[in-house]
Amino acid sequence: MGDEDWEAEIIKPHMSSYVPVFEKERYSSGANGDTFNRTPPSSSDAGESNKRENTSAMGGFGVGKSFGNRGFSNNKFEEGDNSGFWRESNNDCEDNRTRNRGFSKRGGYQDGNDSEASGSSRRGGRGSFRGCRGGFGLGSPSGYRGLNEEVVTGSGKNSWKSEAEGGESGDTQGPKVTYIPPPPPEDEDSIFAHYQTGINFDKYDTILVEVSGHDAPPAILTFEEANLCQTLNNNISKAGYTKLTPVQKYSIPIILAGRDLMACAQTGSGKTAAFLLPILAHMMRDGITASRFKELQEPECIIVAPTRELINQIYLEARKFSFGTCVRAVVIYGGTQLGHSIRQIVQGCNILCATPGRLMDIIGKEKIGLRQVKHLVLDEADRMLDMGFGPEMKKLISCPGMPSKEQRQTLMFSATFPEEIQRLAGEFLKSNYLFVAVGQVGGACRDVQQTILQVGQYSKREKLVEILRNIGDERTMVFVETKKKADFIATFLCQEKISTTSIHGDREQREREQALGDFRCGKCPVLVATSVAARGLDIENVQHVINFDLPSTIDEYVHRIGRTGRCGNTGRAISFFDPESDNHLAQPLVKVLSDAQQDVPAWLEEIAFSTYVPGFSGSARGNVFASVDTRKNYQGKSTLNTAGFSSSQTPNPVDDESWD
Ligand SMILES: Nc1ncnc2c1ncn2[C@@H]1O[C@H](COP(=O)(O)OP(=O)(O)OP(=O)(O)O)[C@@H](O)[C@H]1O
Repeated sequence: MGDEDWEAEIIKPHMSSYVPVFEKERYSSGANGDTFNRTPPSSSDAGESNKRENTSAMGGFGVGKSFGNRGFSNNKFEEGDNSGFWRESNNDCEDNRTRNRGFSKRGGYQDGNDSEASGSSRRGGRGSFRGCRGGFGLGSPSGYRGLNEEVVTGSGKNSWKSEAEGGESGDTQGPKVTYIPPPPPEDEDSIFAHYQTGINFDKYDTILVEVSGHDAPPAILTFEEANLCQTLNNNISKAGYTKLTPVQKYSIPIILAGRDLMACAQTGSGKTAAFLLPILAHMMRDGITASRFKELQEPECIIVAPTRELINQIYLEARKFSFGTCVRAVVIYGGTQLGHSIRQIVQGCNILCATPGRLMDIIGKEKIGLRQVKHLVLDEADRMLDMGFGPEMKKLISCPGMPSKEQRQTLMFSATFPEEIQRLAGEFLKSNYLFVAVGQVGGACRDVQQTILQVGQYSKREKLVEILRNIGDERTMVFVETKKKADFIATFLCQEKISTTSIHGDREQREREQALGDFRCGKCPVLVATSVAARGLDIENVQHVINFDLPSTIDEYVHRIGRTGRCGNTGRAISFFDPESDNHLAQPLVKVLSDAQQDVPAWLEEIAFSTYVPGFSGSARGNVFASVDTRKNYQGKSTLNTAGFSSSQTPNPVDDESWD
């Protein structure tokens, strides 16, 4: 559905006059029923709220175009600005905050002096072209805006900014970000809280693993073989880990041996621990001393990830595994008060978990020195190296003080690794890096039962409600392609009395965290999300993923459906395929479904066949899936199952042919 269609839908009078039952606490309908009056904010969040209220002026739900940027908080409407819908793109533009930054004033990276400017309520400046569906839009005279990021050309230079990141390096005119995230619980039970591995956890052992590159150390089969110190072993067992997952079996010894690594393994299969544990083991072996209060901190490890919620999750894992050691992990991310980030850092920092924008801000403010960096981790590495974040990552590795790739260990993890990204990664990694592929690179998790339904745009909402009613209270993530649609669908579901919240890049960070919290605890069993929640998030008991809109790329699809079926648990993914807009995905979908041994609907095969592209080998992103390691002429490649047997001993179920 194009933007126009949604706009038309949204201004329908019947929509505007309805106040969902559980919205009534804080909102009352205006006299004519088309206005939500916000109750006064509590003093604690007044700072955050004021800026919205200043710009909202009645909000006018259902009046003209003013629905556009309204926040949707805890099932309550909050008024954004009145800029209405952006007609020019149907993208999931996660960050309108970046739109109004002073690109005319600055070309290229900003030094962070105005980092606290967030400006979700400062939108406008539509100068930047918003590229369609994440494609490579270079050549646009006015810049490019991809799926989750913004690029505009300022003074002859490209300036890149992550959308998911939130644009903290934004313009000086934006209001200050005052949000200070609540500290995570300190008690041991909360730190080590975990969910159970599922019935298919042991099946991980049958997945084929391919290691390429020279002199790979052998895989380990048990945690004991890793020879970690007692405190780490205690933490591993308190976390409920008794058995290694395949990516851990291979990655841990590689990282312990000091090698660079690019690792690709299915969603939910334990990649986070696969890098955290050996990094912590290195630190402990090196006799790391507690870092103390200092104005300039020099962490030994930097971990970057593309979204705030994901980096926070990684931080919590780092805190868990370093429990009882002198290693101090710190997390910094956009949408929070910069002063808070600085205060966290100056108290001591061995492992810095950061989103790219905030990291560069802090480096610019000389709170972080890079000379001691021994380990650099890019989680969701393909995302970190693509057009959205790639330039910032390049800046990071060329920052003064950052050890050269020969002097540091660089680790990259993801469930997907397109070929061209693998090539880019070479710049970051030593030439003898190892590549670990668990199962099919870019393949979907087999524990997710995938269903593709042909649903036209005008039938989607009805179908969604039907499915959600059948699902009942089971936790479900509903993915849509744009922020405004996320708001719209969340509102619609609330009106249908389905308790729903939403997460996307236009929401204040406080709201994003609240939404995730409400979803995690089951208060709102439905979370409507854009791509900002597609990667990495590990939420217990997500039984269903619904792609209300299919994403623009097959990799994104793989990540989205990977929010369910994690750690050996089973899950279900239902995707609405609209032949009007999704035909380009038919071929890669058929490939992903059949590789994951799922039923492929005949109609989808027909569409795939009729849209057949000669030479196609799997992807809608204009490139091809990597079969494994794109370094074609490597030696020392070995294909093993996770018990360490050669592939010649076990039939290889993976058809590699069409992937090259
Ligand atoms: N060896 C293990 N035993 C038990 N649970 C594990 C083990 N390794 C990881 N887990 C748990 O499995 C879940 C998924 O792990 P994690 O989030 O690291 O997956 P991932 O591979 O990074 O997924 P994604 O590709 O979606 O980012 C987490 O809850 C984690 O604590």
